[in-house]
Amino acid sequence: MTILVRFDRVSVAAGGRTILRNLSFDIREGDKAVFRGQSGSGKSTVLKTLLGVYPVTAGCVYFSGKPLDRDAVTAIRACAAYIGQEPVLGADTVRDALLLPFGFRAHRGKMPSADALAETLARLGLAPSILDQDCVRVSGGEKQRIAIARAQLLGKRLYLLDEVTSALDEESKRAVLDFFGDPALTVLSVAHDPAWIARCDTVFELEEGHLAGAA
Ligand SMILES: Nc1ncnc2c1ncn2[C@@H]1O[C@H](COP(=O)(O)OP(=O)(O)OP(=O)(O)O)[C@@H](O)[C@H]1O
Repeated sequence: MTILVRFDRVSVAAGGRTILRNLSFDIREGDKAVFRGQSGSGKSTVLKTLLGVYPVTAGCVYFSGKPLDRDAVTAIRACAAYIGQEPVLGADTVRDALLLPFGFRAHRGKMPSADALAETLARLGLAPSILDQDCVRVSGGEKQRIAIARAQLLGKRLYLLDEVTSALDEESKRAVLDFFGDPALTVLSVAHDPAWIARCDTVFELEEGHLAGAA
């Protein structure tokens, strides 16, 4: 399988401090990788570095074989979805939030059908009635799954996931785990949840910004 993401001896700084140190790993297309480690060990920073949020101060990040310059960051943002712990849905109702990007020029003409909406929600353990709910009333775990549904409708293939199962009951969690079992999706995640970690094929242990182990 093609290497999609490569960190080659990468260091990253923020706020005048080095946060990631000499970090090297490869992610192949279809991989499900998880970063574990204590709070503050740099897990979220790995995901955000790929989105160009933090400057790389040493080493190189590659995406599809190309160094992470401005064009590569644009390419990543086009194909990747970052789902944090409290995604911003950016609309009044869940339906509007799901359909919002399809009003943009880049996605015009790709408006999903009502059936596609219902099917995507169902795959993530969400009832169709959630479409008419106000976004301010949905829970954190529902917001994350709505953001995942939106990414799926947009055809995203690379998912950067920050603790997406931590707020879920068992049934919803199973739906999310099955969703990401799709071999076409590449996943870089941060998680403490044993059920999530058990489904990942690579587990990276971070310790104070460096890689302490991989299994
Ligand atoms: N913009 C920033 N400026 C200064 N320090 C930052 C910045 N962003 C992150 N940090 C620091 O970098 C370290 C790693 O942060 P990061 O959020 O990656 O950790 P984490 O392992 O994901 O933690 P948690 O499990 O608590 O979410 C922390 O000490 C954090 O305070």
